[in-house]
Amino acid sequence: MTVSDRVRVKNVNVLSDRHYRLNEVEFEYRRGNGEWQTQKREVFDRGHAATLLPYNLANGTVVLTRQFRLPPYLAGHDDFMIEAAAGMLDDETPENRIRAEAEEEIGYRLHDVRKVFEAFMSPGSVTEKLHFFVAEYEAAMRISDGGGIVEEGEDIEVLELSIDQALAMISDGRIVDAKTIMLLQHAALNIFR
Ligand SMILES: Nc1nc2c(ncn2[C@@H]2O[C@H](COP(=O)(O)OP(=O)(O)O[C@H]3O[C@H](CO)[C@@H](O)[C@H](O)[C@@H]3O)[C@@H](O)[C@H]2O)c(=O)[nH]1
Ligand SMILES: [Mg+2]
Repeated sequence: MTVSDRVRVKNVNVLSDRHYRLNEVEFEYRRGNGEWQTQKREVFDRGHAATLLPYNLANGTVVLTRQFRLPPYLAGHDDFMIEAAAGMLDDETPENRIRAEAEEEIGYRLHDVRKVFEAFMSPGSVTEKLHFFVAEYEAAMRISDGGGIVEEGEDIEVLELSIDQALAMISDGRIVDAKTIMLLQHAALNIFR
């Protein structure tokens, strides 16, 4: 059996198609007991993305970003977001995209980048799959201040923190971004042991 034996998409209604796309999808789903049921879901399609945690084992440090994010602000988060560097794939491979984002957002030209896992970040409503990377960095790999692309409204601060500081910021609520928490916990379990 594949899941497609249990799902029949009947209709896709485009609710919004500006920068990204919001679809209302009507489908039939065959329940565990064999009965077919009609359902509707709104699905936000903004493509896929990649994210990266640069780490320096000798110094015990990682590099993160700090930037304004409108959705958390509207949801009551009265602070900038501290996040791992990340970007939408925009038809690039995940590895090429994350290398480019590392240069644009944090100013590092990295050598080896390692894929550690992939994850759907909000599977009830968003199609996006995120590709997670880690990479060793050192000061000599810094080629610019980073900061992102001004024309796109990006205004990104670069933070170099000790892994212990970063982990403490998850506990005290200063880091509330899922991809960043996942990468820091991965690093604590597998890199800084
Ligand atoms: N005009 C316009 N521009 C937008 C809109 N949404 C995003 N953009 C622009 O699109 C660019 C996207 O930047 P990226 O660096 O490629 O992506 P990201 O926003 O960092 O996304 C990453 O982080 C998000 C927050 O954690 C994640 O949701 C996402 O998966 C990804 O990892 C930004 O420059 C932003 O200005 C929009 O609705 N309208
Ligand atoms: Mg970004």
